Amino acid sequence: MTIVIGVLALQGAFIEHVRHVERCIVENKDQYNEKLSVITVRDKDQLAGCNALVIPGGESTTMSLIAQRTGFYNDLYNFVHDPRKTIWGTCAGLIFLSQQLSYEAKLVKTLDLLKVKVKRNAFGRQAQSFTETYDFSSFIPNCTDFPATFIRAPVIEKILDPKEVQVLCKLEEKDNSGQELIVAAKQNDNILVTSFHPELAETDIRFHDWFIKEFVLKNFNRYQ
Ligand SMILES: NC(=O)CC[C@H](N)C(=O)O
Repeated sequence: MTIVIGVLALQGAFIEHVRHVERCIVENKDQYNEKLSVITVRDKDQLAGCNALVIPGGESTTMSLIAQRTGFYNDLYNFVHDPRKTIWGTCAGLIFLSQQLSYEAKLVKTLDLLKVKVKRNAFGRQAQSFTETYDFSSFIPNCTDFPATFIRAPVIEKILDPKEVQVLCKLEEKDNSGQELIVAAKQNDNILVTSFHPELAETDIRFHDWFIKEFVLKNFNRYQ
């Protein structure tokens, strides 16, 4: 039995996720009890073979539009709402998964899964993109120095259901109106979202390795 991790490849930075998962499989396979593989996903047949799905960064408006126009939206919707599946959304992926957007909500038909309110482009335009080293050791063991890249990144402004959604990381600063800037969260034990891009951390696969161990493998075994 091989556990298949799909990376949604309609648009955006999907190759980087595929490469990071591939590296995890090659470098850490002795630490995984199950056999893993990674594929790109563009249609419902490819999706049907997946245990997990990574929705990459890119442009959430475009991603949603392509999904609707190709007739793929409903399959994606059903997949992400199935608790046996493991989901990770980065940046535009986070937006696409969320239940509420704080403005321009009509521009993105989301998958209505993640019980949060999200603000798109919370740090400003492309020119305000940045990479900063953060301490994620409160949820990834020993990961005190991970380079997190934010590109026209969203933030979670509000958790709509605190019973299901747990904050993993919020920035020390607040925005102009005193709102907290939540940049990583999980919903139940099978859905992870980050507003930054761990797949752009060149050769650093710690975040992906943690996702595989904590989310993909545990969720798979939960339903065995
Ligand atoms: N890097 C990204 O994924 C940017 C997300 C983009 N600002 C959006 O709204 O979809």
